[in-house]
Amino acid sequence: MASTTAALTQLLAKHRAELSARETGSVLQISHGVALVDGLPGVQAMELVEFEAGLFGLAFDLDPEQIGVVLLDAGAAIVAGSRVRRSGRVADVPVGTALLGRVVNALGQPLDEQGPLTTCERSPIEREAPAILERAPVTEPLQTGIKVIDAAIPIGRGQRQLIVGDRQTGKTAIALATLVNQRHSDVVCVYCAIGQRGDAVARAIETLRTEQIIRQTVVVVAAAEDPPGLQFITPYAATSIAEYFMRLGRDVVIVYDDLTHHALAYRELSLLLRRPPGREAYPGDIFHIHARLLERATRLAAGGSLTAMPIMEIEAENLAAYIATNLISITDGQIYLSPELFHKGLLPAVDVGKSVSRVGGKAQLPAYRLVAGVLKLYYAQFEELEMFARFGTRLDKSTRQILDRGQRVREILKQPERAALSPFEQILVLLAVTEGLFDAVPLHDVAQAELMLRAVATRQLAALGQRVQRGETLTGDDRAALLGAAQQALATREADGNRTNP
Ligand SMILES: Nc1ncnc2c1ncn2[C@@H]1O[C@H](COP(=O)(O)OP(=O)(O)OP(=O)(O)O)[C@@H](O)[C@H]1O
Repeated sequence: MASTTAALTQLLAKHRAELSARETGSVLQISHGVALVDGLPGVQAMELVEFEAGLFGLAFDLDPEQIGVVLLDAGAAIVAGSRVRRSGRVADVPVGTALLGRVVNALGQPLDEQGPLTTCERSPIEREAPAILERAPVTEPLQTGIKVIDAAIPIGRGQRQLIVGDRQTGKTAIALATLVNQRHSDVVCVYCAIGQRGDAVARAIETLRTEQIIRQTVVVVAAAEDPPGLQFITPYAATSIAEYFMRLGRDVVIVYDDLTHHALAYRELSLLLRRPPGREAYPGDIFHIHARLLERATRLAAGGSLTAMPIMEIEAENLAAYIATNLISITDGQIYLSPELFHKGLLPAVDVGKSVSRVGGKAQLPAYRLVAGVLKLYYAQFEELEMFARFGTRLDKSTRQILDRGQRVREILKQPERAALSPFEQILVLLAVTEGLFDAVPLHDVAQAELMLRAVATRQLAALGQRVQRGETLTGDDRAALLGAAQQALATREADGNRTNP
């Protein structure tokens, strides 16, 4: 007892009471999502400020007379004259492995039913992008499991690949398929939903759960009904969460679904803050806000990478729209989804001609060399000829053959949602179709024949499959083995078909 008292006395003797001064101000004016405040002369840019009811905002515009604060909570309780005080800290977000499997908002508040977060590390939501010397070239592939993307528009780890298309063309489906395909790797996934409808976000989370990828995924959400300030900071916060894993040396992929809503939220804030509007009423720094976000994606020389897949919705296939052209110029390539292909049922509706990957080719597994170049060339040739053939021109034999084979290539490139193929399976079927092994298969039978081919050849050539996966280059003999197995499998199928339908 005596020793406890002595210890407490000692502790009290050391204690020095200190007064800490906190600047407080008051709200001059409040409108949807934005408040004008005075009396916070020392406030920093992007500092969190706290209103009376425990609501938070971000100091955004630092004018000498007044501070423009964007609200991060619905501000019904804030009125003109409400007190506001500085928090002394720049907006930050909890980071750490405890976030895996969780659904949070940009402030790190859990939105799922799994209780509070058990992480104490925090990271500012806005961070400098890695310096040039910290970066390494993109050399490793990020497999999506989607034939047309992995073969013709490959994505590398650390790349920024835009997914762009009209509404309802399957943009989210491609992004989610890419995340789901990381299930058997140790890639960390971050799905960042910005301004989406609640049911669309719930569906995406459900997919991540049922496909069992959620335990290596962090979901960061700002719903359509959230204040524009919260929507604006969400992708930055999600990137900080992703960067934490990258700095640990992990490969990370982040999906921003979508940056159209992000740009709209920023335009709304800027107009409310009376910043001068520019083209399409967007403020002048709209390019910069996306560039500084996407610059944070990279591959680090010390190990670890962050691959960014921003999604952008356009209207009436207008790829030359303002935000779309900005994003196209910032990213390392784009996957363009065409509504016309979508309505024809050619899913995924990737328009190979308008899609490009500027760095992915160097990261693609070497075995794809057997098919990638031929596929693109063949497809371009076929599409051009198909257009002419529509005019009813009489066709010679070789043109007819290109058209027939092209139709089969297109049929092979169809792929149901989340029916991922391994690189070996992709190379096998693409090689078989471009080499004409499917020419004799009726169009309506192509999908069935493909399934059979994959099942048989994967079993027969298991060792070759492992070599593809290890990143080995395939030789002429390997190519012959692939074609031989494919030919045999398709011939057996045809013979079986003839026996059942004499
Ligand atoms: N490869 C596919 N096979 C079959 N259905 C698909 C495929 N890809 C997408 N779909 C379907 O197309 C519909 C639209 O897809 P999705 O929601 O991904 O499009 P989106 O462009 O992200 O839409 P939004 O504009 O609403 O964000 C969904 O019902 C989805 O299931």
